[in-house]
Amino acid sequence: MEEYAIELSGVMQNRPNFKLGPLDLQIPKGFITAIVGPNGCGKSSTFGLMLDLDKPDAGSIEVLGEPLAQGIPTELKKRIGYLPEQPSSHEDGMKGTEKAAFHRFWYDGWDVNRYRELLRILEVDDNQALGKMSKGMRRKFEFAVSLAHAPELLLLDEPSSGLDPLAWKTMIEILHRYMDRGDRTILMTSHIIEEVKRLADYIVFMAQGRVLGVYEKDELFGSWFTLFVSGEELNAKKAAGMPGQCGVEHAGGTTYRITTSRAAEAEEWVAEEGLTLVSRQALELDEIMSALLLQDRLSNRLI
Ligand SMILES: Nc1ncnc2c1ncn2[C@@H]1O[C@H](COP(=O)(O)OP(=O)(O)OP(=O)(O)O)[C@@H](O)[C@H]1O
Repeated sequence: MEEYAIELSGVMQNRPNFKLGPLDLQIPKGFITAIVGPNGCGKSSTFGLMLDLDKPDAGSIEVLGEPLAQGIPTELKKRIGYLPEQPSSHEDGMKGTEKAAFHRFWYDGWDVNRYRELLRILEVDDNQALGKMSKGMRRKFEFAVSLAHAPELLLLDEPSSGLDPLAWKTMIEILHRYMDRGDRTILMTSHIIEEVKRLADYIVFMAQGRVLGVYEKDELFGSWFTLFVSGEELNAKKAAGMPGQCGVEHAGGTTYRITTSRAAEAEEWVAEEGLTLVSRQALELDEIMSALLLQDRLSNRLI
């Protein structure tokens, strides 16, 4: 069994106002990976390339071990579920039952019991025109449809967009259960910190069409900290020497607030330098993203 569900090598796409890539990215099989990044950084465009909805200008893409160079084979499509960020408006006049019938015909793995169960749990009535459903109702319906053929790979673009908190919780439970078997993969995009924390095993940070880094979630949250450090000898210059340092602020008296991406080494450094660790605060995902963006801008300026 191949190790990665998706592999991008040197993938580039040039649009008049946007340059995507080069992207070198491997999405591990059997896990949930979340792509996070500011609006317009290229998350949905990357999904489009992975699904062959759009072609790259350079590079190669493999999905579930199959190259997409000659387009996406039908058999491969059947192994994938996709929830786009926006529903297709040309389906607005279609009833939910009609869309489900189409999927049942097309996807060999379509499981009508599973589909009905998903609708029941999500409290969706599929006997209405898709364009008449409320935004959240439509989202829940499309979500159920993307899952009902039990795909090996599920691509979810902003899955919780428009969902109320209760529906959001239900969606998280469904996705956790879907992953229970261990051989399925989810790649999702998200702006919701809590969603990424609850769901993702791996986090991909993207900015301006590039990947800033791929991190294992627990490792990420275990290594980014703000440390409050004090010492008679401590000054801004010395504080800047902390391993993984990415921000120093004077916090009054002899105390400095230092942010680090390598907390374990940083704490060793504090002890070796004879300083006192007053307190430590884990960084939130958005704070880590801001620090990575700042580092990226600084390193680009230096090139
Ligand atoms: N069909 C298209 N033709 C030309 N440019 C496009 C097209 N789709 C997207 N873009 C541009 O590509 C860039 C990346 O857009 P994309 O939708 O991939 O970002 P995103 O990270 O998914 O954003 P968001 O978080 O807002 O959903 C943007 O500058 C956007 O304007």
